[in-house]
Amino acid sequence: MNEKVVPVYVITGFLGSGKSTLLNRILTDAKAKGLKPAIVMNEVGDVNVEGQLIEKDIPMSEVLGGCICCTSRGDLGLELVQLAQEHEPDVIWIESTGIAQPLEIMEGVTEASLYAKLELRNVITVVDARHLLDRLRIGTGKTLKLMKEQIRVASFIILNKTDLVQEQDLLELQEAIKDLNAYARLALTTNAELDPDLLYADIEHNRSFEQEASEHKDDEHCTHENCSHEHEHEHHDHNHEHEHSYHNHSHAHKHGTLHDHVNVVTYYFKGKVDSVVFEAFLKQLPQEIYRAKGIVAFQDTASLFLFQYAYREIDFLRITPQKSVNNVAVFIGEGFSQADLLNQLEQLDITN
Ligand SMILES: Nc1nc2c(ncn2[C@@H]2O[C@H](COP(=O)(O)OP(=O)(O)OP(=O)(O)O)[C@@H](O)[C@H]2O)c(=O)[nH]1
Repeated sequence: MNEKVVPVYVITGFLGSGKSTLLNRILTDAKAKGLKPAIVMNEVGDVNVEGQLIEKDIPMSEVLGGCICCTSRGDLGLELVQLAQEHEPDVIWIESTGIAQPLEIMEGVTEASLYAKLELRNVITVVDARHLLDRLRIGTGKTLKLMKEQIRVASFIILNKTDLVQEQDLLELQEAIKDLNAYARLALTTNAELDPDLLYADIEHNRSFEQEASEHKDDEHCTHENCSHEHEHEHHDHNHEHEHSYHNHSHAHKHGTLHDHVNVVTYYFKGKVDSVVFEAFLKQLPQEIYRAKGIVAFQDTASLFLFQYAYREIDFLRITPQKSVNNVAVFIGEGFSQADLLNQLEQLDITN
């Protein structure tokens, strides 16, 4: 059995804020340093799009189909213990879904540390500058509440996507963040560009995580005692060949947290798509869909592309996966018509 204590780092932050971008940087850096990392990735959907692109030799656990904080806290503990014992990594990174309540994840890690030598070191919260600014100006809402909670529990805050806001907005954002959490370190970034050593550095924290947790006990986050999630899983034509299948999740939650009415639609492409038509399709997505990502094959090129849609920004990245991947798209949002979306996707999907 491994005798060394494995440090655990949690990356949290709202959907599309830049968590995977940060994790990729951390993994590249770890490789250069000869460190052996292991990762836990959590997605609200049943597919881990970015996970398919992680290098094969990095031990990875996936907690899918829900968010760690409510449905699968126990699973998180088990995954951590297993990763630590089987792979003896130097460090474990947990990337949580953008709608996770971070305190619950921290409790999951703490539970796991009873069974394996694990130690929660840092909670790193990635913030989308423009999205937070818009939410602060609106001043209410579940998304803002969750963003604030993610900021409060952090020991390190990365204010990302600074390229999308004005200089004076950055000052306003920094003040708002300091008001919520004066103890955390704060870094301003574009594309989560920062020296990962900063994240590993032990942080002098005036308050312990436990203290933080007890201060927020009254917040609306789910615990095993009061959490009752009704998960409706509607599976349409879902087959294991992933030929042409889709399904959706509706998360219903008693406490009126962000999990209310969060819909996830997953669509497996059966063919290729026209790149121009696909980009136009992304541009006209209803505002109720706040995040989409996936892997697509375009008719006019042999390459595969990772596409990203996060808070109105669209991004395509040519990819060369090391292993076989599914051509799949995941859409996350609230109160949008799943039938309309699926109809549009079917029309785009040209079988050759
Ligand atoms: N303009 C801009 N785009 C960025 C920046 N950082 C990340 N992005 C893009 O934002 C999109 C979402 O980034 P991710 O790293 O996948 O976000 P995430 O937090 O992992 O997303 P979820 O896993 O869905 O919660 C991608 O297209 C990134 O390339 C930034 O600083 N500026």
